[in-house]
Amino acid sequence: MDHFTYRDGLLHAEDVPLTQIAQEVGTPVYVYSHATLSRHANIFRDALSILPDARCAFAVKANPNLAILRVLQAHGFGADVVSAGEMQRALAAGMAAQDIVFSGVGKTHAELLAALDAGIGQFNIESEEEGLELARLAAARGRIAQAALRINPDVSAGTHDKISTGKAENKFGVPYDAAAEIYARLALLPGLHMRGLAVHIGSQLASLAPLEAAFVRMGGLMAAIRALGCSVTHMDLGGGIGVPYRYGESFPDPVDYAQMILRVTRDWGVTLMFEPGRVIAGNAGVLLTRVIRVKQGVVHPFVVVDAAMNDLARPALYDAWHDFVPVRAGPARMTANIVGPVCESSDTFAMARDITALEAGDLAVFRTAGAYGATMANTYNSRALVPEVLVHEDRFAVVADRIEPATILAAERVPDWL
Ligand SMILES: Cc1ncc(COP(=O)(O)O)c(C=O)c1O
Ligand SMILES: N[C@@H](CCCC[NH3+])C(=O)O
Repeated sequence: MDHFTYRDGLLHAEDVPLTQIAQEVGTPVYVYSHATLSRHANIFRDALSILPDARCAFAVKANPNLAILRVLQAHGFGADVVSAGEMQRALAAGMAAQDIVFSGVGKTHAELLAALDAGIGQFNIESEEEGLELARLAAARGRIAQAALRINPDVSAGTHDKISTGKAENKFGVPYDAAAEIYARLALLPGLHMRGLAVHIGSQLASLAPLEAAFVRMGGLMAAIRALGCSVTHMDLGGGIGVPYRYGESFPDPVDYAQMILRVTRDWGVTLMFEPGRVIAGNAGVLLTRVIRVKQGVVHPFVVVDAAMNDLARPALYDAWHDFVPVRAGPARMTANIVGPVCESSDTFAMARDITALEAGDLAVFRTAGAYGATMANTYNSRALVPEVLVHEDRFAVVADRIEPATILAAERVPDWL
């Protein structure tokens, strides 16, 4: 359930008609609902409250907007970050360094140092090489880095290949069979305190079964590591729960997720950590766009909107479906291809989609754009970066300005030797 609903035939974000945002901020624009974000954060946390000791770190990559992070910080979330930039955002949003987990296969020397100096809560080490480097840097700084070893459990997540992270051929984590010995070797290093394991098998998971299979394997590995005499006090179970992108689709419920985890981890005796992204932010945002024109096609007309693949990359990257609904409801229907203005055929949001009939000037939204939406935007075709708006009841605020191509141009230099 979200807070983008029709009242008197007009789509609202909470109590604000989207026509008002389009008029005052322009389009395309990302619109987030505080109430939905807050609702999803509460549902997730409440579901996990059946676990004896669980901590949540929002996956910042899903939506790094400062205002969004601030809301989640107020709901007790820490942050799962994958770059120094994301770490700075989490800190700027008021998240405690202790509540930050740093994941990623390619943390640079500079990023490891910055995270050590910030005193973050946990490094999720993705290779023995990274562990050795971190230990060396921490020892040289007179620090002890708290660390977990990310495992590649070789479990198929049953999601799109490009967002699958837990198969042996994926770059993430260390191979399951080598993990216990790597852990034991890293645990001997000064500068590192190996405290646990981490796993994340992929995103937009439609079923709990692959997660359960991965967690069961993690339990076995934890026992093997303890049998080597090493301590394991923390288990980071990642994120990955999917959300409905099409009206009526059903996806795993956080309550069932928590019950499955309780069942699997009952005698682990550890602090459990979670890194949800999409399930918290996905349905809390829409991309509001205006129809530029409707162009005749050979089979179906093209509804050309002012949002494009540079603003919302998911359809072009993963053939992802986003429901597309008009701001002003109407009875007439049409079958159309929905496309943006970018000079690529992949700038197609939908083909042969049955939608409410639209004409030039009409407003519409792509739903479920609160996660992996604005954060993946770019300036291809020298298009502006889309602004972002947060709605709270009858108020709204621009929480990220539109960045015009002229600003980017001003940052570029032509060397004087040209
Ligand atoms: C390490 C890690 N943690 C958490 C997430 C968040 O995943 P999701 O948004 O599917 O919950 C991701 C993204 O897949 C990830 O790579
Ligand atoms: N960007 C992807 C999710 C990637 C998750 C990060 N590991 C998507 O939009 O679905």
